[in-house]
Amino acid sequence: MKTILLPKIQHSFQTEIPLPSSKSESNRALIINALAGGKDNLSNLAEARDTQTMMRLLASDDAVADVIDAGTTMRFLTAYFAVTGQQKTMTGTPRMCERPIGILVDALRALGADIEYVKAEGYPPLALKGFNFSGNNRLQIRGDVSSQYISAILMIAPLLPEGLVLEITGELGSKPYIEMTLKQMEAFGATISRDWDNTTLTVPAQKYEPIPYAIESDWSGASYWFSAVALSENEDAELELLGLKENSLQGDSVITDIMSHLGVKSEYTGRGFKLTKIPADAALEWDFTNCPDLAQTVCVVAAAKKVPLTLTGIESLKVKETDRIFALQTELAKLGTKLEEIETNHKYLLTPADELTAPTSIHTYDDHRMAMAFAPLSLLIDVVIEEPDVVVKSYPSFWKHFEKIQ
Ligand SMILES: O=C(O)C1=C[C@@H](OP(=O)(O)O)[C@@H](O)[C@H](O)C1
Ligand SMILES: C=C(OP(=O)(O)O)C(=O)O
Repeated sequence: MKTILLPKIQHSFQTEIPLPSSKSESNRALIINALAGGKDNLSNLAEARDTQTMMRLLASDDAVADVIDAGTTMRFLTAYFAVTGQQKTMTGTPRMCERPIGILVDALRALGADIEYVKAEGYPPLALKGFNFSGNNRLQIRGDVSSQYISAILMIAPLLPEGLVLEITGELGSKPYIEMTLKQMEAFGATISRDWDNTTLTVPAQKYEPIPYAIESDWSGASYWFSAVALSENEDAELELLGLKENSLQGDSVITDIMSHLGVKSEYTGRGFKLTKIPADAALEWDFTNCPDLAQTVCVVAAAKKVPLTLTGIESLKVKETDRIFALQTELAKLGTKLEEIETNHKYLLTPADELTAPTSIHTYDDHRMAMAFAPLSLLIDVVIEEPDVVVKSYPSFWKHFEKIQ
């Protein structure tokens, strides 16, 4: 097993982090640009493996599309290949084949896609066999498992002969990712009407325009640098995160608000955000429904700073790269921290230990965010991270950037 030892960082840091681009924005831009018939119009595309995989599969004539472990790539490409009538087998890692996709398949079938499950009903691999428009221009879709199904359907909706009226039913999670999809569609010339009171989105049949489009830096990746400042024992620790926009398409920009309670002040500098230290609150309660990818970052900081944390809206964590709730419970226990479900309505309580015990080593469960969320613990104690290369999924240069604060 490969590991990386992060010895306790003794000194202060004042430096810049050239953040990578957002894989979420990149993967949407790639699909919409392909549907617009655009060529080399996109700039600052993510180095993330999820995005590199999307680019490779969009350019490939192979009958098998292996997305590895990229959720957006699986969901967005399934809709794209289905509606453009391409016959493909969609597959991925064993974990990808455990992540549900039935809601998206049902929606695509209702529009006219011929899709078969190769193994288990409701899960990849999928065999896409062609598309014959059903005449349907209204669909209902559940919003409580993954917003990626909704984004996938929305992006292909302008191509449907009669457009689409999409009604989202049940609880809606990760809503900012749906707004991101709609705003990127609009950037490429699409007109959409939103009726959020009735969770109904109307997309007329129309053509996207191929336009030059630049991707912004990744706020989810930025969160680990907020952690580093929060956990530094030096009051003058300072980081400038380059490339972040003040008005971002990414819901994870809410990390500025969350971390203002956990000891980090952030100010826009015109070229990114400068982070400095401030006192943390005594306790924190946060609903992660709109920002599930931040939960691991925030749990580790709360545990290390001994801030009791109440979490809601983390149910979707169970169907991501790993069962992130189990992974967090197991690894936080190594620090003496408890993470327990306290009510049947999915409320969790994180209770930090009085003294932070040094973990033997942090298991990362094939999950990039486990590695990156636990790395900043090395501001306080020695940490060993198992399989550190998992970070390539979203942030291949993470360890190179981490050296800047070591
Ligand atoms: O649309 C996107 O780019 C994403 C949506 C979220 O997934 P869910 O909608 O499944 O919560 C998020 O966790 C994922 O990292 C990226
Ligand atoms: C959940 C994630 O990605 P995906 O669902 O696209 O695999 C993530 O990057 O944290």
